[in-house]
Amino acid sequence: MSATWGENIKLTIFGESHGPGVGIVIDGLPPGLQIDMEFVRNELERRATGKNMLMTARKEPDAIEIISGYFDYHTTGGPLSFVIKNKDQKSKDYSQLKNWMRPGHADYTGNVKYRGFNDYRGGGHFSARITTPFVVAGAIAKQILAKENIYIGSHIKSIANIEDRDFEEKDLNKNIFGELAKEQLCVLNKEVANKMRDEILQAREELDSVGGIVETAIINLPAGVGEPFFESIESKLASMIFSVPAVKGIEFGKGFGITRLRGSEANDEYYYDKNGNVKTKTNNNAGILGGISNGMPIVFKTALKPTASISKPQKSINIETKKEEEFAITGRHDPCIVPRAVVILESAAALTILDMLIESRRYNGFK
Ligand SMILES: Cc1cc2nc3c(=O)[nH]c(=O)nc-3n(C[C@H](O)[C@H](O)[C@H](O)COP(=O)(O)O)c2cc1C
Ligand SMILES: C=C(O[C@@H]1CC(C(=O)O)=C[C@@H](OP(=O)(O)O)[C@H]1O)C(=O)O
Repeated sequence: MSATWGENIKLTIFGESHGPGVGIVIDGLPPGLQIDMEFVRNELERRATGKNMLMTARKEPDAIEIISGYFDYHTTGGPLSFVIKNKDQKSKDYSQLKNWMRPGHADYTGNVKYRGFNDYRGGGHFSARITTPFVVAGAIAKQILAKENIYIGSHIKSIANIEDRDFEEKDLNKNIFGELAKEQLCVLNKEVANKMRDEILQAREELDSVGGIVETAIINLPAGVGEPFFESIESKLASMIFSVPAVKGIEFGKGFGITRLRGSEANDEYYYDKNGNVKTKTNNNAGILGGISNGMPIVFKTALKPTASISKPQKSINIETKKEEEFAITGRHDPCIVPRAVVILESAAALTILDMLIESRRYNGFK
């Protein structure tokens, strides 16, 4: 198992969905950092459960208990650690899932890997519950990045076949990111929000689920960040984003679509803006060339699958009887993961970019 991540900012996450709680240890934060707890709580609220029909009915208060590394409203420089207690587990929902392997979830793979010792209740360590402390860490990373004028924002690009438009240059500023963050269905074209809502509710009504795509942008990252060959911005971001449960794809800039362009269309032509800053006229390469930032926004799309746990009867294997059995999952599940995943993906981006920015400063320090 690998629950530890990072080179400069190091995280260790722990906990299970139906255990006593989840938490994180963050190593490498500078001392003297004042954490804006209201911002942290707002970010947690964007991920929170049990608020309406678009999400799981499990209602978790997500109260943060700081254990170490914070004194007199400042980071001490020691490991910052905290726990978030689980309060609303209903493990009875999982009694039949001990042996019946949910299609699309990690029950079977987890059972094989951990020889049946894994806590399967609520998905155990595979559950999105573990992303709660991760979002707290992301909120702290965002605050450090904001001091450098670096901001991260997202919108829901699609739910099933309902599409929002792509980010355009005019959208890439912190005020729009702030506005988007207030909405559960955060879209640029306001007209699609209701259609997305209907799509999710319809899937729920039909005992099913839907997936979708989130588009994320990182603005004002200076040129020169990234550690080729193996620690390019794309490889580091992709690795972290793929750690988020239910992620099935990531696409930078034009992504797979760039294959349909000619070189003359795909190339992002450079120019000097009126302040003498280097810019590109288009941003098909998502602000990354050779794995290094070029100063343009880093823009990527993340694909999230439809929630695995659905109430529609499905066939799967029972590892005790060794037979195929049909089963309808009861319990409280998200009919769509996408709205709650937005802030998790931003947190993943914030932590990765912060870690890489520190690395880049360290390297330049020896020039
Ligand atoms: C915010 C969020 C909420 C999720 N909610 C559920 C859920 O209610 N039910 C479920 O079966 N899976 C849910 N998932 C997805 C599972 O955690 C995930 O599919 C599972 O751990 C297997 O991992 P994989 O899909 O990446 O292979 C959620 C994921 C995220 C990011
Ligand atoms: C608790 C959270 O979401 C859970 C994520 C999840 C999963 O399989 O990922 C399954 C559900 O768990 P349970 O069956 O225990 O209600 C969700 O409610 C959370 O995100 O905080």
